[in-house]
Amino acid sequence: MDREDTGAVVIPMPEPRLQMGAQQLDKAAGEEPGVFNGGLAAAPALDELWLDELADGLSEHAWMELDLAARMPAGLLDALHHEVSVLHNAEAMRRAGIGRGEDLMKDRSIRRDQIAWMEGITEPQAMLFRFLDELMAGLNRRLFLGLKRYEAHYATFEAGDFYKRHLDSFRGRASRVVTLVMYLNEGWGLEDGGELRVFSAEDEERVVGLMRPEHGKAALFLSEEIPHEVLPANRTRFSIACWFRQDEVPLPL
Ligand SMILES: O=C(O)CCC(=O)C(=O)O
Ligand SMILES: [Fe+2]
Repeated sequence: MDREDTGAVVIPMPEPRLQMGAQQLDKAAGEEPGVFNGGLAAAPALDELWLDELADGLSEHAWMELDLAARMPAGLLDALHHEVSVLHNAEAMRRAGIGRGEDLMKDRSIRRDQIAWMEGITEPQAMLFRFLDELMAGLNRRLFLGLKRYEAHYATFEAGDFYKRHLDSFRGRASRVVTLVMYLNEGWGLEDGGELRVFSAEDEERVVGLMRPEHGKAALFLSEEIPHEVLPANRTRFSIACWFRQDEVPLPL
């Protein structure tokens, strides 16, 4: 099993290349009125019954598939998709690593995606963060996980890219506790590959799920329990990975 991946950055700091991407974004937003300028719809409060389902899914199976399209403000997923594609085209994403700090390794035999940490500054990111705040509070009320904060990044897998089987967190370290991966790809067919393969918490050889990274779909799972992998994509695949954490500040190594 591979080491926890933190992408090295735990508290997102301004990232020059991300800022460059943000400038490109502003430009793109100006050039394409309607994407952002139309304004995003106000966020509906998260449905309590839906939060109950999430909490049950996590406590009974340690993972579940979600359909976020109807749960998020109208237009938000499209705005996020637009943002990541602009960042990608501006080459503002960087190779993801494994491990943290000085141990950060960019081992291309394990993972090949590119990432950009989110800072919640742009309108779509701010709206996503409000959604994540509510989700975290809803899970805390039900599962007493003591989730305190989250970190999130965009990820791009280009054709041929993959991420071999791993856990998102070391067992017992209680840093990353719940993982949410949101997919942003319209019309993702079987021929496009890039599925998330989910393994049993008890037996890491047993496949318990295979998810196509289709726009609006998401995977929710316990970071320390569920081994998973991303199969090679056959075309560019966009997603957002988010981790809810129990620690207030990053743990010293
Ligand atoms: O994109 C996915 O489906 C999963 C990504 C992942 O496992 C990770 O970033 O840790
Ligand atoms: Fe992962």
